[in-house]
Amino acid sequence: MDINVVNALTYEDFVKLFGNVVEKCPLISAAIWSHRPFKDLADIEAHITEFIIRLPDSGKAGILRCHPDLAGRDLQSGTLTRESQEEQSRAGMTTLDSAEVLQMYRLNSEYKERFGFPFVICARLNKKADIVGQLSERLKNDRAAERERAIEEVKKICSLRLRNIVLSDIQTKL
Ligand SMILES: NC(=O)N[C@H]1NC(=O)NC1=O
Repeated sequence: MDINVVNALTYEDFVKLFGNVVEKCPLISAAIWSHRPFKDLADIEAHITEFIIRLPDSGKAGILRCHPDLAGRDLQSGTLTRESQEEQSRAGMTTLDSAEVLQMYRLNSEYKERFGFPFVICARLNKKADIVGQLSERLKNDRAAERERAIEEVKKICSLRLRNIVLSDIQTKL
């Protein structure tokens, strides 16, 4: 992907292309469009990260709340975003048996009850067993530490989604 092509995009096309690099948060790509021209993809990622870390705690929690549960209602009803569907599928979340779905439901519910936002982990970097293990483990964190931990996962998801966009033909996405 040629960065000059990206830098020439209108904000409408930029948001269309990068709008879901942070799940259901097109506001972030709409905001960082102002920083053009970008040097390269790493520069785009750095602006996204900067935007996120400058948010107040409520904004960070808001980003987390835009994420669907892993193996949750959206997956069951087929309403995940294309990116999330692919990530959850790769992590084995689409082929859980009914006992595993119930286990995920219980752990996700307990987590949301405790923290007020959903459990977020970069599904592409974790297998099913790691996800269940992390979910149980992170339930022990305090709220502030866990919010930051989850935001680190959002950054990883974002980084991989950005890379995916570079690898695919930019024109087919517009
Ligand atoms: N809840 C949660 O972690 N959701 C996600 N993780 C990921 O890699 N894609 C998602 O949608």
